[in-house]
Amino acid sequence: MAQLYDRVALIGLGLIAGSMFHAIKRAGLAGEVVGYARSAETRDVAREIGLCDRVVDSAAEAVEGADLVMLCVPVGAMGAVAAEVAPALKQGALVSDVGSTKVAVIEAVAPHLPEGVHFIPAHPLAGTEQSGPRSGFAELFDNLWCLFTPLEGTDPDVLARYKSLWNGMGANVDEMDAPHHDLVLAVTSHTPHLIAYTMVGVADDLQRVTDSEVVKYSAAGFRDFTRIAASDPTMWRDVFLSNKEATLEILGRFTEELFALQRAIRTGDGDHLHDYFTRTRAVRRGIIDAGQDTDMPNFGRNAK
Ligand SMILES: NC(=O)c1ccc[n+]([C@@H]2O[C@H](COP(=O)([O-])OP(=O)(O)OC[C@H]3O[C@@H](n4cnc5c(N)ncnc54)[C@H](O)[C@@H]3O)[C@@H](O)[C@H]2O)c1
Ligand SMILES: O=C(O)C(=O)C[C@]1(C(=O)O)C=C[C@@H](O)C=C1
Repeated sequence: MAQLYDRVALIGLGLIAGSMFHAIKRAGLAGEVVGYARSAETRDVAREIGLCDRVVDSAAEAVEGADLVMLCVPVGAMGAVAAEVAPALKQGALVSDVGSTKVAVIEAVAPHLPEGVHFIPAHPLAGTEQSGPRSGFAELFDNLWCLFTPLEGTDPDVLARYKSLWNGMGANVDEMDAPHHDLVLAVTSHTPHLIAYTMVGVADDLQRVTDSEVVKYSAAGFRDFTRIAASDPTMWRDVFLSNKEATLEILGRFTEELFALQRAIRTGDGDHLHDYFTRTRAVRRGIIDAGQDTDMPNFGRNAK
């Protein structure tokens, strides 16, 4: 594929930035990729493993002359990083982010960006429970979605080129508005993570009671929960604090359904349980029919 940007700057060198670097290189999408992370230790690791063509010691230096600046830090740090890079941004540059929430990131980033700089918020629906500079890999985005939440008046040429970048990295791109994104992701990603964290927390409490049998005999379903609950604590703290309303709304609905199931178990209402599980089974079949099945190369690839 053709080169789309002369210079790309990656700010924050973790799972997503690392995967972007490898995917950009795989397809030759950029002339040079410059990287910066806040911690000197991360920058040293990045240099050691050849993550980025050049790793520099300040965010401002990283964005100098860059055509595309990717903010790949936890969502709670996006505003501060945008403020740090703003004075050094090139006129005409595109700034984007990969944050898991969109309304809060737009509110935090947009006010810092100078006139003549474009901003297209994005969210790749791709990840693992791993984090840090060693965790990225080129195939992460293959056949998965990247959601854009463009602001009104976004330049169509800038948008088209940026879409080509994500396509070149293997992803399919779709667009929606930011509040809708946050509600959808509260259902499909944020609340499920909170439930996994809770279930593993409960098991950890019981571990002491059951003399480690919880770990020894952990069944497949619970093992999937532990993978999710091993995700980065800083990232997920920020996700919940920045998508508060939508997550609380979905959690409220979740609790109501849970109480109804609890009641059905207590009262021996087998029909309720059977009907409910029949309905949820159909959701899984719908996902498989939509092509998101387990034969896809990167579906559930990290479930160990
Ligand atoms: N992990 C996932 O599954 C996933 C998926 C899609 C989107 N995201 C989003 O992508 C972003 C990055 O997530 P990740 O999984 O790559 O995280 P990560 O923890 O692997 O990497 C984050 C990097 O940002 C650096 N960093 C933190 N604060 C910084 C600051 N103030 N200035 C400069 N660097 C800073 C960290 O040192 C680290 O190198 C987050 O906003 C997250 O919500 C994550
Ligand atoms: O596979 C995983 O580990 C993930 O949880 C990835 C996942 C998700 O919920 O699907 C997590 C957060 C992101 O913002 C996008 C993707």
